[in-house]
Amino acid sequence: MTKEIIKLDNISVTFEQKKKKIKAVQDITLHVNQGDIYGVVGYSGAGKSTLVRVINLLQLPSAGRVEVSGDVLYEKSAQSQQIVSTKKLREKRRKIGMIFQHFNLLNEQTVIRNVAFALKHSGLKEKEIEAKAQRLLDLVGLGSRKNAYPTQLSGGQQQRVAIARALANDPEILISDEGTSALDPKNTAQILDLLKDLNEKFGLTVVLITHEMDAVKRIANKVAVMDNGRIIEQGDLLQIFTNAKKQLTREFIGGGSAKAIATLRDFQLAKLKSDERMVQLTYIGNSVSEPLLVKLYRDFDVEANIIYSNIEVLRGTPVGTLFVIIKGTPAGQQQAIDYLKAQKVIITQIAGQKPTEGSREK
Ligand SMILES: Nc1ncnc2c1ncn2[C@@H]1O[C@H](COP(=O)(O)OP(=O)(O)OP(=O)(O)O)[C@@H](O)[C@H]1O
Repeated sequence: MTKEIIKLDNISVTFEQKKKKIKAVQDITLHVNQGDIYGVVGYSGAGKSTLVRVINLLQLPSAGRVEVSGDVLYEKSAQSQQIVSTKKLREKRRKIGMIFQHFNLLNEQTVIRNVAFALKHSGLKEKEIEAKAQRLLDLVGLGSRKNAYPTQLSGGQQQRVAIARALANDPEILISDEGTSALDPKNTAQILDLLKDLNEKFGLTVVLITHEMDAVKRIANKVAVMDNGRIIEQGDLLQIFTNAKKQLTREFIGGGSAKAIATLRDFQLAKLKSDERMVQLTYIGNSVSEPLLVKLYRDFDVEANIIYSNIEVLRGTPVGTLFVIIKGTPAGQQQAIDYLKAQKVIITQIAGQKPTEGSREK
C-alpha cells in the first residue's frame, strides 16, 4: 500500500510585518506518497518556500497539521496547539535533507569536510564519518574531488556536494528549494537526473520546489501549482498536463500548447464553421496521429486538419499534442471522438459546438 510520508493539512502561514499581515500560505492540504517526486511550481512569492519549510518546522504554521512518516510534528486547532519535542524534531530533521539554490556550502572547508560536517552528531567515529562522506561523494560522482574547496568547483558540482551532504543522515525525504535555479541547462539536467536516480535506487521521496516547469516535467510524477499562497491545482503530472483546468497551470505546464491555444483563439475561432470544431488530442508514446486521422476520414467521413502539433517528454515518455479542426456530421464527429478515446487519445474541446469532456476554463 502506498504510504503517505508527508501530510500537510489545512496549513496556513501568516507573517505579521508592522501592522501588515502577509498570508504567505493559505489553507493548503498537500499529501506526498513515499517514493513520489512531487513538484511544487509557482511564480516568485507564491509561497512555495514557506510551504516546504513547514514540512520540517523550519517555519511554524499559523494553523494546520503537519505529519511526517507517521509522526505528528505540529497540530493547531482553535482549542489547542501541539508541537513535537525538540529532541524528536531534531531526529526528524535529520531524516529530511534539503538543498538550496545557492548550495550553502562552507567555503573554507574542503568538499569532504562539508559532507562530514552533517555527520557530526551521528554517533559515528571519525574514521567512519570519513568513510561515509567518501561513499556519498562517490555516489554523486565527486569522489576524486574530495580535497577541493567549494569555490574550485562548478555550480553543478557544488550542488552535488550539497546533495551528498543532504544525504548524510540517510534521509527519507529530500527537499530541493530551487536547487537547480542557479545552474545552466546542462547542469540542471544532470542534477535532476541525479535526484531521479536517488529516487529510483533508494526510494527517496523528493519535494521539488521550482519556478521552472521543465524541471518538473523531467522528473516529477506529481505536481502542485501555487498562486498567491494557495494550491490552485494538484495531482498526477500527466493528468494535469493533459487536462489542466486553470489558466495559470496551462501557462506553466502547457508551454508551447498554452501559447498555441492563445494564438488559435485569436486567429482561428472566427473561422470555424457550424460543422467544425477544434479539439486538442493528446497521446502518450510515439506518434500514431497520422494513421488515426486517416481512419477518421475513411471510416467516419470526418476530415481532420492539423493546425498545431508538438511533442514533449514527460518523465522520459514522449507525449504528443495535436490541435485539429474536425469537420463532419454531428454523428460522424461523435463516432470519431469515441474512436479516438478508445485508442487512449485524450480529447479536449478547444472551440466549436458540442463541448466534449474537459472543456476549459477561459
Ligand atoms: N519571514 C518572512 N517575513 C515576512 N514575509 C515573508 C517571510 N517569508 C516570506 N514572506 C512573504 O511570503 C510570501 C511568500 O514567500 P515565499 O518565499 O514562500 O514564496 P516563493 O514562492 O518561495 O517565492 P521565491 O521563489 O521568490 O522565494 C511573499 O510575499 C514573501 O514576501
